[in-house]
Amino acid sequence: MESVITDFNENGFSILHGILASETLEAVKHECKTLVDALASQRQTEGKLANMYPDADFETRLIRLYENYPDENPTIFRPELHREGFFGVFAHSILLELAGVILGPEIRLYPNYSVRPKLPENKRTEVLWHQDAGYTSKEADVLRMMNVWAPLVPVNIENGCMEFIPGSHKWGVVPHEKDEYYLRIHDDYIKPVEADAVSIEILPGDVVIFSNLLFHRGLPNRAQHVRWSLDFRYQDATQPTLRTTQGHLLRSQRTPEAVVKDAKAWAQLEFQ
Ligand SMILES: O=C(O)CCC(=O)C(=O)O
Ligand SMILES: [Fe+2]
Repeated sequence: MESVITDFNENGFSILHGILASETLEAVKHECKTLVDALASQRQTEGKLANMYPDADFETRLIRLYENYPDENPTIFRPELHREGFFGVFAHSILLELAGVILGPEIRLYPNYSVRPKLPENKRTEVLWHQDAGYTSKEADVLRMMNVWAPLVPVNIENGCMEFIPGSHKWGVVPHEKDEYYLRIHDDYIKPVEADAVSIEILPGDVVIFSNLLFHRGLPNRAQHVRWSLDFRYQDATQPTLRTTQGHLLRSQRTPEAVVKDAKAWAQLEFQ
């Protein structure tokens, strides 16, 4: 625990190996498969799919479903995540324990939680160098956050793992520019440090926690399968979100009755 916090504070990130139990991961994957099933049915109804590929595996089915329509594949699921199987990861005891040490006793799930199916060779899934705070506002450097990123398949340089610039969380929010699909840190700030990037090659069950100020990107997927991952953020709930959405309270001494109490309650809520 101590070295995790030291790494987080010093480098802006820390990798925790094997903390998600296989049941927790399976529950998440089960929900993702349900989302893919729903998309298959929808596309068939729209007349865009002759074969639903019911037997294709988790890592490739989404590619099959969209092979004739490369610009229509989903790149992110958000409102769809209010399903029971996702709660075990969002409210994971080790993660909330760590968030408690880093952020204090009032913890919200920040209104930015996603599952990303990163399809191969798809520009719309190549997340450029950015700080998450850069997507919120210049004032977002005051937000006390702990970001979490967890792969659902083994991730590496080939299939689009994350890359981090260690220590960059100490530099405040730097200017971002709008690229085609994503914001991108201005060249003056990223070029001098890009060679310091470390690739976060990890396995399902591992998670990496990182600062919302850390310079990071998600590499393009050049493999033949979908790079599935989950990312979410905890915030000190005594602060404003600086967004129009408020997230959901997951731990609280002040108002314990307001905490999302279990998977069923989670599934009844909405993305907000
Ligand atoms: O998954 C990716 O490729 C990028 C994710 C990201 O930027 C994040 O989790 O903050
Ligand atoms: Fe990010």
